[in-house]
Amino acid sequence: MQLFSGRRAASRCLRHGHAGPAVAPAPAACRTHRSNRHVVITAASVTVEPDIAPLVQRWLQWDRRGASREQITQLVENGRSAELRDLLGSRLEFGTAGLRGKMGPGTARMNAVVVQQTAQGLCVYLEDVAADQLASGGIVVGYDGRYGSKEYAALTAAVFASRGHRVALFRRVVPTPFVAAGVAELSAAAGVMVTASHNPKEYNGYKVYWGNGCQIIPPHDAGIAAAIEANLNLWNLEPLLIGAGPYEDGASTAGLLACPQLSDPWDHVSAAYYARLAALSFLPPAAAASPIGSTGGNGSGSVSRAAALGALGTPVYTPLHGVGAEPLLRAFQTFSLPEPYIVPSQRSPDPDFPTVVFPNPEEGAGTWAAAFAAAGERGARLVLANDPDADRLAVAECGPNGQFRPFTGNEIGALLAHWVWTNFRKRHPEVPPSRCVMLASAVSSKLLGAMAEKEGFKFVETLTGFKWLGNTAIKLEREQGMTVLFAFEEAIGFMLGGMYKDKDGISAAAVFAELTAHTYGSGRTLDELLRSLYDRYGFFDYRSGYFITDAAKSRAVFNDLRGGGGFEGRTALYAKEVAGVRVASVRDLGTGLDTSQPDGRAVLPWQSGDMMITYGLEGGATLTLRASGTEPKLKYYLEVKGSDAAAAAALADRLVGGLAEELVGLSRHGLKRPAPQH
Ligand SMILES: O=P([O-])(O)O[C@H]1O[C@H](COP(=O)(O)O)[C@@H](O)[C@H](O)[C@H]1O
Ligand SMILES: [Mg+2]
Repeated sequence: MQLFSGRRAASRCLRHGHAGPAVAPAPAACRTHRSNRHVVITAASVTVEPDIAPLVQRWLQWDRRGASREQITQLVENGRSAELRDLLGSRLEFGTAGLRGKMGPGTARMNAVVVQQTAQGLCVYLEDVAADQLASGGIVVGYDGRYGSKEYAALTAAVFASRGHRVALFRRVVPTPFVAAGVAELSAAAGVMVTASHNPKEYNGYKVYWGNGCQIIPPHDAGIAAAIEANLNLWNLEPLLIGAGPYEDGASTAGLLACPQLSDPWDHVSAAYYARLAALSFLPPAAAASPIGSTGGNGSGSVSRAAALGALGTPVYTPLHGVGAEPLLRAFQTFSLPEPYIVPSQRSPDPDFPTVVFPNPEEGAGTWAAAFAAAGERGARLVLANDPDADRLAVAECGPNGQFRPFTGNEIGALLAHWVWTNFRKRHPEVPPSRCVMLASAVSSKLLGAMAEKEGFKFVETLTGFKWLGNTAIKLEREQGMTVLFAFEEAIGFMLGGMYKDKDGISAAAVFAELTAHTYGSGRTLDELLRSLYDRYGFFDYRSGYFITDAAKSRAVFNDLRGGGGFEGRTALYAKEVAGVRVASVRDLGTGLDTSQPDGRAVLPWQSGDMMITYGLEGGATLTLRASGTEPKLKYYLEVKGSDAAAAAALADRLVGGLAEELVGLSRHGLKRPAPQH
């Protein structure tokens, strides 16, 4: 077929974006350009499938960028329907952490058009359902150091300013938690953080916060998505963004920055943030007469501040080319902790993440290499890392053999929970334990549940993602008057009660450094403290990992896991055993089935087609398979609870060995194991 021939064709040159009638003779390279103003691409050899043509046409009406238009027109000229369908056949959706995707042209990628459309949808939705709060508090916008982030933030700000709304736009890169803080401190109607967190450099993303300071959950995600679809035509943002429009190359933000509705919330928000943080310091001040007491049943007596800080020494810290360095230094000052040594090669924001394959401290040795080298040279015992938007915290300790041992998110969570609980009890003996609550995601270790049972506080589980943890924490506070002390997820995300309702790698780092100082000051290692927690609360052998996939493959895997029969959720269709271990119960959050519940229905919120299945196995094992909402990964999470560490490890080994081929069908579905990191 011919694409865009005759009267249906756009009146602009598709490749160059200039108006058709005014077009000068086409450059020689523009093979498809025609002098007839109604015919823009007519090469008889161009064949794209019929459903693609209108998508291309629509996209090229929006996109004004030469390079990005060029990519689309090239694909059209070469008849690459499959690639065009991949770029234009769907729209980026709100997942675990807002929009996240590779940058590039098309509605299924992150780019200026998609960002402007998203901001327009968000703006109209807020005008509709939160008009008063929008009028009084406006919106907060922040960005990280990735390619595109600053521009996408400016675009978002311009969309709101163009409708007369107040916009608190940070004028420098900020950690994600500062946007959550900004929404709370300014009583804003919403917040936007432009970041793709720890994803590779080709990605960007868009985290959206509701007026309660948490990332959006249903029904707002669906409401905003519908408002986006209803407001796809790009608003004229001149003169806020000058150039011929924000979505054209070389736009200027001078008009935006001079706009009276615009403010920089940095001073106000950072002052409030560090004031809250100061209240989480538990080591006694230097001048205090009495030292802090033991850390509970496993403690080893009192520790003076001087002894604690002396034992801590100088920790090593890396922000992994992200935004964490300056905020972390101020957090350590707030706690009067020694200034950490910051890995110089990874200190400043760098969108290329040049020294790491993955800017994700969960990804193993490669990501830690520079920090461990620095710590080894300097004799540091504690190494801390944030992910690039500084909402996650990773920790490693130098063992007696001189080797660094990174702790898992569950282990860091257990140590922080213990520290918070012990100190809260001392400070607030008047609050009954039953009025206190800690939260974890459903795929995190159940050690926190065991701690809660023994200590008498409440434990609440949520779906994966801090959007769920934060919103549930708010509900518990507002509706039940509970005191939320701590929330965590295995994906190295931690939220301390008293801060804001999102994970925060900066406050967690300062609190963890104090915890470490106290532990070292009392003559123990973090590893020993952790083992004492297992002795007290029970042993949990936890393993997690992932396979590389894509959306279609993941759907095929889950279809098979459900017995190939779609989403009926009939018990009979699920696996009966894994690696010879009997399946005792199944919970499927894509069908609402939970055979462990008396009524057979899942307690956690579920949605048809969601890709998360949990198997309860004989021998105290729980295995969850889940499609990531932020990366092309199919994740597994396995935990074996048992009093005998060796037996638990043997069962965990056996299940990990069996799950890839037997349960997931790795080879059959064409999924891949991640390359080992060195
Ligand atoms: O990437 P971040 O640091 O924003 O973190 C985001 O993604 C993580 C992984 O999600 P998934 O397993 O769906 O990939 C979530 O656990 C986290 O709550 C969310 O904020
Ligand atoms: Mg992050």
